[in-house]
Amino acid sequence: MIEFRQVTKRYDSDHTALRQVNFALNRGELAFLTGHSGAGKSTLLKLLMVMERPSAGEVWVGGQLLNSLPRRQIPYIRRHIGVVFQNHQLLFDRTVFDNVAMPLQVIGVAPGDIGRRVRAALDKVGLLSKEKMNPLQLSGGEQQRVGIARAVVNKPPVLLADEPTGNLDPELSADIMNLFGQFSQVGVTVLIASHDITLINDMNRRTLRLDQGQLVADGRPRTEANRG
Ligand SMILES: Nc1ncnc2c1ncn2[C@@H]1O[C@H](COP(=O)(O)OP(=O)(O)OP(=O)(O)O)[C@@H](O)[C@H]1O
Repeated sequence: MIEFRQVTKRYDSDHTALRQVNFALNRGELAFLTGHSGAGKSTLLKLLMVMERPSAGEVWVGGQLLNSLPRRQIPYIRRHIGVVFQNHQLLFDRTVFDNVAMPLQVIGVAPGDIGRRVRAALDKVGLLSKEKMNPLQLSGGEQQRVGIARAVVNKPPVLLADEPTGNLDPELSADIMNLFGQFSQVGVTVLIASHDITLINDMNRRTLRLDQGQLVADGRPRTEANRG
């Protein structure tokens, strides 16, 4: 579903953010992306969202090569990729329902279908009863779940998350991770960028570790630790 082949990203002549990165994630696979600050995590996610283009190598999503994708097709690709941010990026002058409905309105889904799809997404994240509330009335963990509902309302085959638990305590972080796990079980490919080593070790899922733009480890952290 996602594949990087020998991907290098240079922002300028003496700044290489990613160096010859290779990995593939299958449909329904869940993986973490970790590494020190500046290691290249955000750059890797931006290449998947076509916010940046690789300097060399190939980035594939759902059988489509993104390198040469014409500009006009970028919105179409982005519909296939749900994104969850650390700070939720919710609009606080709208209800929970309206926040989740936004991606559907943008692509012109019939109003009659919007209600059904928004409620299905809110149901998945356990917030069906809060649709009329303002996000400001919700806890941090609930706000993050609204962000997740908005990311999946379109049923994207790929879900990317950039530090999705950065502001949450360990228990809420575990809840959010379980939610991601449930999406992967129904076939969504999930990639989660995170600094949270404790969480990553606890989850013990496939983890891609970047160090100065190079992919230096790819495996389950506990197994990796065993390998020394
Ligand atoms: N637009 C840009 N122009 C020039 N250099 C950039 C740009 N974006 C990122 N970089 C550089 O590329 C490298 C990788 O940055 P990136 O943001 O991908 O790292 P990161 O692992 O996401 O870090 P953090 O965890 O701090 O967000 C860094 O050295 C950064 O300074």
